Formats: sequence, C-alpha cells, structure tokens
Amino acid sequence: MNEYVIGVDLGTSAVKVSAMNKAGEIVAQQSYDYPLSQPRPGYSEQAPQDWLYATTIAIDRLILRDGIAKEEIQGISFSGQMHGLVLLDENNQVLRPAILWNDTRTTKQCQEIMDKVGEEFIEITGNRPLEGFTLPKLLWVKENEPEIWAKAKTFLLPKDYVRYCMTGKLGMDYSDATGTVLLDIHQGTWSKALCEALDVPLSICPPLVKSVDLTGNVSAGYAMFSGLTTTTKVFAGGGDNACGAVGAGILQPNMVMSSIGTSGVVLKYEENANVNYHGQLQFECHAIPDSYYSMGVTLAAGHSLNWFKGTFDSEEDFNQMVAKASERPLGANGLLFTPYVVGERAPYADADIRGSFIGVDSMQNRYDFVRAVMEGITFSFRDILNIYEQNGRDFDTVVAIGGGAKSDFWLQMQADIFNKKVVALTNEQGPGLGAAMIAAVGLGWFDNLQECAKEFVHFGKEYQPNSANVAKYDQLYGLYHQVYDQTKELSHGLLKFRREN
Ligand SMILES: Nc1ncnc2c1ncn2[C@@H]1O[C@H](COP(=O)(O)OP(=O)(O)O)[C@@H](O)[C@H]1O
Ligand SMILES: O=C(CO)[C@@H](O)[C@H](O)COP(=O)(O)O
Repeated sequence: MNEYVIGVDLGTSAVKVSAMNKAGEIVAQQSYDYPLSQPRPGYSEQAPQDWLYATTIAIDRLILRDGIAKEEIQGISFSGQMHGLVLLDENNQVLRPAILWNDTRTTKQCQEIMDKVGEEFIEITGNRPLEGFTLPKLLWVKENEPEIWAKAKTFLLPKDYVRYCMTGKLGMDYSDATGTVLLDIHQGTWSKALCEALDVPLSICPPLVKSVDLTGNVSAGYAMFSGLTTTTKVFAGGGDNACGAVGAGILQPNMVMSSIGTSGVVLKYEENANVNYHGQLQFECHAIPDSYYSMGVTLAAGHSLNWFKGTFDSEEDFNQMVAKASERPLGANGLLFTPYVVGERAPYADADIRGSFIGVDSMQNRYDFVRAVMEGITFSFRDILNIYEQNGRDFDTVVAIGGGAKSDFWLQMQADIFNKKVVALTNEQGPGLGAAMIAAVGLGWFDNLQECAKEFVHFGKEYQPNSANVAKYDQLYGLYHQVYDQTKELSHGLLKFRREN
C-alpha cells in the first residue's frame, strides 16, 4: 500500500491540499476557493464553515480525481492563515464570522492595550499590539458585541477550527499562538498577566500543543461527513509563515524567506527569543520546537495585484498579465505604486494609510500600471529588508515562495530590487509543503523537521541581481521611500471623509 501525508494550506483566497509520499514527492494537489467579505472599510471576514467545506472538498478530490485511497492517507497537518479570530460558544458552535488578519478595525483596542500594559507588552509577547493580531479582535468583540462576548467560551485560529472539526479536539500550536499576542514567549504559556490586565478570561484560550503533536485521529463523525477514515492521524500544524519557512528550508540564520501570497512576508529564522526589533517586526515561535522567527508583513502584496486585475480587467490570467507587464520599461514609464490598499503593517504600522499611484501620465498603458504594482510590492519588501540591515542582520540568500514566485519575471525583479541572490523552490508549495513535512515528522517518518527538509525541500532556479537594473531600482526606491510620508495626511483625510459620509 502507498503511504501519503497531506499538507493543508488554508490561505486567504483558497485552500490548497498537497499529498506527498515518503520520498518528498508531491503526488497530487487540489485547491478550492472561498470568498472574502469586506463589508466596511477596514473589515475583512470569512465564514469558518467555508474553510471546512472547501478543505473537505479539496481532500475528497484527491481521492476521487487523483486516485488516492483514503487508507493511504496516513497523516494530515495544516498551515493556516494567521491571527484570524474564530469564536466558539459552550457547544463549540461558531458565534460570528471570523475576523481576519487583514482586518484593521481595532486601532482603538490596540491603543487601549498600550495604555494599560505599556512597553511590558512587547517584553511579554515579542510584539507591539497591531490591528491584525487576535487579542485586539477579542477586545473589539467584547466592546462592540457584548451579547456575543457573553456566549464566547473558546477562541481558535482558522486552521485550528478545521482541525477541531476533523478530530473533535480543541488546541492551538505555539507558532500560531504567538500571533494572538496573548502568549508569554519566555514562559511558553498563555499570559495570565495580560488576561488579568485586559479582563479577558484565561479559560477562553485553548490548550497549547507543539506543531508536530498528534491532536487526534479523524473522528467517526468527520469520517462519515468526508469519506475519510478514522485511521488517519491529524497533527497540529502551524501558522502559514512558520510552515512556509519550514517548506522553504529556512532553518538557519543566514537565510531569509520572501513570500508573495495575499499578504507579503519577509521572514528570518531566529535561534532564540533574545532578539529585539522593538516591535518594528513581528516575533513568532517557529514550527520547529524551541526556535523562533521574525518577520515584516506587507498587508496587501498579491492582494494588490489581485485587486488591480479584478478591478480593471478580470478576463486575463496572471501569467498573461505579468508577461505583458514584463515588456514595459523598468520603472513603468515613471509610475510608482504604494501597496497600502488595505492599510499597512510593516514598516509602517498604519491602518489608515492607503495606496497611491504617483506619476500617472497619459502615455502610460495598463501594463505600466501592472508593472508599477509589482514594483511597488517589491519595494515594500525592501523597506522590511532595510530594517534587518539597520539591526545588523546579515544574510546572503532569499528563498521566494507564494503565488508571486510562479513568475520568473517577479523573481528576477526581487533579485534586482533586493540586490541579493533569490532562489525558487522546484515546486512552489512552501506552506503546504511545510504542513506535509509536519505530518511526516509527526508520523515518525523522520526524526525532526531538519532531517525531513533534506528529503522534501528542493531548491530550483537561482536569480542573480543584474547590476544595471540594481542601479536603476536603487534610484526609484529612493523616490518610493518618500511616498509614505508625503501621502500620509492625505490618505488619513480621505479615510476620515469616507467614514463620515
Ligand atoms: N502566475 C502568477 N504570476 C505572478 N503572480 C501570481 C501568479 N499567480 C498568482 N499570483 C499572485 O499570487 C497571489 C496568490 O498567492 P497565494 O500564495 O496562492 O495566496 P494565499 O496563500 O494568500 O491564498 C495572487 O493574489 C497573485 O497576486
Ligand atoms: O498576517 C499574516 C502574518 O502575520 C499573514 O501572512 C497571514 O498569515 C495570511 O497569509 P496569506 O493568506 O497571505 O498566506
């Protein structure tokens, strides 16, 4: 009998499931999209049930379309979009739509946290309270929806909810728990001090588990619902960036990952918790036990390109659109774009900033705009790389993952804008691959994730910086970097206008 593990990558736009064998080969992949609801400026929600149905359909397609027998699925694990708040009542029923990582309604609650706890918050959690994180979302529900808050017994993150539905067991792994900013990163426990200071019951926090821990087998109920078998073991998994880093082989400090998914991430492996970026970057537990990572997040990376495509022409696919953009001149005929279309997290923690095109000229065409969007997203990654450099961090290789890494053109652009070697994976499945690796280690196929990486992670093409392009992009970046300060007041004024009218 063949033996497979399944990595479930629960993203913001879709769930992608990958079945892998012991040799680290991807034998089948399926995906299923789900909608995102943005009912008001700054709001971003999804229905947890959609994640469950989509995941189940995608796994069933592996069985029905790809011929994987249910008994061959030895283990399943997860990579999940981080920070999203799923609130459950005493019967573990969902109380309201999940409030996602890119929802920025909680500026007031973030301020309250700083007023009540101050700089000690960063000491305890390794992070500044930002709108995207889970704790401010809990405080928002408490303040704005008291009737729901009164019924709330447990909170989970997106992938934990799907895993709960599969196994009947509640739990959250450390890599995702850091992203709630309720975890004491030094003690490795939920922070009693923060719960007390902010009047959040400690009992609302689920049991903590390690990423590679077995959380249970597929339950009889889920087996009946899905057609899977109760012999399949389900392992905790991790936040998508922790899993992305595992799947991209970011297992030593000289390597950095860049991920262009819905969000954009520049991530660095950290050996211990004694690093301090003063809240400028996020600090998280890794899926690898007793390891950590730091990262800066661009809220709308792929989302900016997706927004542009959907708003100005939905017919073309990404490959066609990007191919035509690659034929436009570097610098898009004098057009700059800042990707702040849903606010920003790094390097500017500013929920009210919005994007801009600067230098619009009647001789530019649609593909200058596409190119400017791609360049602007990549400049925002450079802003984050600058923070690492200013903190004396040294690295030589950037491993690129996410939907954006499907494009050769964008990979070369990253090498040119970062002035670093950029490496792609042979199969761009960073987070899903990381999740499958967690299941493989959980099953005992390998002693640890580092050993598993030797078998499962395959680096592909390398992109070296082109010195002529590096010089031109340096010049443009100098201009890009001024746009935030020069558009901030205008952006804030426009958002205020929208809210008042
Ligand atoms: N062929 C392509 N070339 C360039 N960018 C692409 C391509 N396909 C997808 N993308 C970008 O990748 C994004 C999706 O990335 P993905 O990692 O799948 O997102 P998520 O995990 O957040 O759902 C899209 O929004 C788009 O911007
Ligand atoms: O908020 C963060 C990380 O802090 C995001 O990276 C989310 O985890 C969503 O990821 P994608 O859907 O873009 O993969």
